[in-house]
Amino acid sequence: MQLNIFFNPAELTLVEAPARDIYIVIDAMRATTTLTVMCDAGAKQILIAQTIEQALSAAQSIPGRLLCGESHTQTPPGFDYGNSPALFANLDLMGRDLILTTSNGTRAFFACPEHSTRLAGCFYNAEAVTAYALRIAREQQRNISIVCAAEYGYFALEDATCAGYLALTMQQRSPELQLHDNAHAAITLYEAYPFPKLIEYAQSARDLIAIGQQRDLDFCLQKDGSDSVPTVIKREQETGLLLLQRA
Ligand SMILES: O=C(O)[C@H](CS(=O)(=O)O)OP(=O)(O)O
Repeated sequence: MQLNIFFNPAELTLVEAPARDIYIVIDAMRATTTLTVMCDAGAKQILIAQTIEQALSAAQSIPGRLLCGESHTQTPPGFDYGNSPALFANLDLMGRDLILTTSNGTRAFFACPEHSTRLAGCFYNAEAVTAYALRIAREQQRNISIVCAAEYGYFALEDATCAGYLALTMQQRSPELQLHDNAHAAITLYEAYPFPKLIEYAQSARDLIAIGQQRDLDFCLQKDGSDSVPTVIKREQETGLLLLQRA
């Protein structure tokens, strides 16, 4: 059983990304934390879109779904909610269907092989997502890949350190797990940038502070607060969106 880390979704195009791998997608600030909280808040179905246009068009095709997301951190016109995990944590989404589109995180799911197992990971569900990924990997003799969403194509320190935290957690649970060089590097980064030092160096953290979303930053840096593992179930035929449910 092997663990490999892609620090950027673009790296997936440089190799023949194995369709059988279990992919944990990380966008710690904020998309995969938001997805985790949406599951906690009782959302029935969460659909993710690659672009705002795709999300708007899907919302028109199938009315009744809440439109959520951001463009450069701001809630786009016509959307019901932004991409704030701290806000969603205080909403009752019981039985609701939601559409989420964000600048980096939701796109990263589409970069993974079409029929692969895709899970949302973050600091907030680290224990749960790693336990789940290891269980499937063991039962089905598969490898695990972590995909960092990165930031507009550039390396993102918070995703890489979160990948290191997940890698360390998995290594401690399963000493037989074989770590690629990239996983060792991610663990080293995690250890080199503990909180609150990470906040000083991660551009996304500084951006959240600049837009007055310190509460989202605090939320995204909480470890192991959720048992939810948002999992891609299928691609919706009619809209092309990816449907996620709590595993
Ligand atoms: O909403 C976010 O925090 C970011 C937007 S940006 O990259 O900071 O402009 O989107 P995400 O897809 O969650 O990285």
